[in-house]
This record gives sequence, C-alpha cells and structure tokens, in this order.
Amino acid sequence: MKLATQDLTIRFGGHVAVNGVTCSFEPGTLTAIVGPNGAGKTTYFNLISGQLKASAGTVTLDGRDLSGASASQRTRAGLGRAFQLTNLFPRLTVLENIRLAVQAARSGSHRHGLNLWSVWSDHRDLTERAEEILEAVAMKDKEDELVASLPHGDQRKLEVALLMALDPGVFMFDEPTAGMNAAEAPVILNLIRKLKADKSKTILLVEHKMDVVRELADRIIVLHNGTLVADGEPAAVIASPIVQEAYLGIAPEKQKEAA
Ligand SMILES: Nc1ncnc2c1ncn2[C@@H]1O[C@H](COP(=O)(O)OP(=O)(O)OP(=O)(O)O)[C@@H](O)[C@H]1O
Repeated sequence: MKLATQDLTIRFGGHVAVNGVTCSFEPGTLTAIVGPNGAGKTTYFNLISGQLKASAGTVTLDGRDLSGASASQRTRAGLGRAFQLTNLFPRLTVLENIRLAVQAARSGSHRHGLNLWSVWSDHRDLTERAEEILEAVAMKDKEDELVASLPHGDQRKLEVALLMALDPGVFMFDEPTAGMNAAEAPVILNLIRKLKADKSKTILLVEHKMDVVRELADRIIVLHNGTLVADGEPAAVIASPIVQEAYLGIAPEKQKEAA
C-alpha cells in the first residue's frame, strides 16, 4: 500500500514537533527515518498511526484520506504499527494472543455460519498460522506461557509477532530491537529482511543504530527539529553534510579532516 503524508504538522503549545512533512512511501521499499533525539521521529509515527491528531496536513493510504480516522480505523485500513503490550491480553497465553490477532485479521474473509466442522477447521488453521508466526520469532517454546510473565525481550518479540499476525500493508517499526539481547535482535532483523522480500509491503523503520539502517534501508529520510531535511538513497544521505553534522554530530571541519 502506498502511504503518504502531506504538510503533516503538530504543535505542542509553541513548539512545532513535526513541521510540514510531505513524503510518500511505496510498497517494496524499506524507508529508515533517522534524526537526533527529539527530532520528531516518534511524533511523526504517532501522527501517521493516529495516536496523535495533526494540527494540519493529511495522511493518506492508497489515496484514501485517513486524517480524520481513529487509530483503530487506521489499523483496519492496513496501517500496522508494532503494538505496545497494552494491546495484548496479559492473562492469556502467548499462543492465544497471536491466534486472536490472526483471527481478527481474517474476520470477514472467513464466514462459514454455524457449521461445527468449519468452526473446528478454522480453529486448526488459525492455530497453525499462529504457531508458524511464533516459530518465526523463535518463541514456539513459550507458546503456553502467560504474556504477563514474559521477560522484556520476549514481550518485544511478541509485539512484532502480533504485527505479523495482523498482516498489514504498511509495517511501522519504532526501534524494534531496543532492549533486546544479542540473541533476540537478529531474530527481529531477520523477520524484517523477510518482510522486505515480500515486495507488496511498505516498511517504515525508526532506528538509531546506523549499521542496521545501512543494511536494511532502501531509502533514508532525515528529520531535524521536526522538518524533513534529507531524503534519498542511503549512501548519499549518510554522506551528506547535514547528516554528518546534525545526526552523527561531526562538525564540518572534522568532516574535511575525515575526508
Ligand atoms: N505529547 C507531547 N507534548 C509536548 N511535547 C511533546 C510531546 N510529544 C513529543 N513532544 C516533543 O516533540 C519533540 C519530538 O519528540 P519525539 O519523541 O518525536 O522525537 P524523536 O525523534 O522520536 O526522539 P528520540 O530519538 O529521542 O525518540 C520533542 O521536543 C518532544 O519533547
């Protein structure tokens, strides 16, 4: 799905946190969003996903204007953001949570009425799909554990699993490996690599780790003080003076020395 923002802006009192950002994101492309702390990256995500209402500007998905839509309406329209755990059911197991998400994603396309055979076979299909997803995030061995009892890294992996289960057109990841250990992070990066291979998906990634950005991004956009200051092919954007200075903190004279 094609996602676009037009003049997207939000003010908090006198502070403009996102300032007239116009940008579009195409299927089959992973765009990394980088910028210094406080640049407006998470706020931009919140405006796209509907957690925050814009002061001005629009968000469209395949040309459909979602600016007035709630966060859950945007999710239904195909915008997928890695969920916070408040969206999970803490007293259900890992498998039950993922199965519910798979079911939510399929509802509408699988209506069989009250036929016990189809209810049973649906249940089996949903469980199989949920188990596949748990396998992909290396959590199959935890499927019977209660979500509330999971350590932090597993909870983060489960957020990604939930997003996979919902199978949106647009995937939005906000520092997906933050707080993960050395064994957990590669699992998530691998999943994002696989998603990239599915050319129908549009992927947005807010990420501070430049090695991850270099490897995964097809394109980088840079936010600085809420404004879009660079947009393009990764090598060119990383090499640009504005990124060297504003993001990597290298002063212009040091850039000359480094060159
Ligand atoms: N709800 C809010 N009320 C007031 N100011 C806010 C609010 N949310 C964000 N801001 C401000 O907007 C600016 C952008 O914040 P944001 O969290 O989007 O930056 P970021 O680029 O994601 O930073 P980081 O890399 O540290 O996560 C900051 O100055 C922040 O203090």
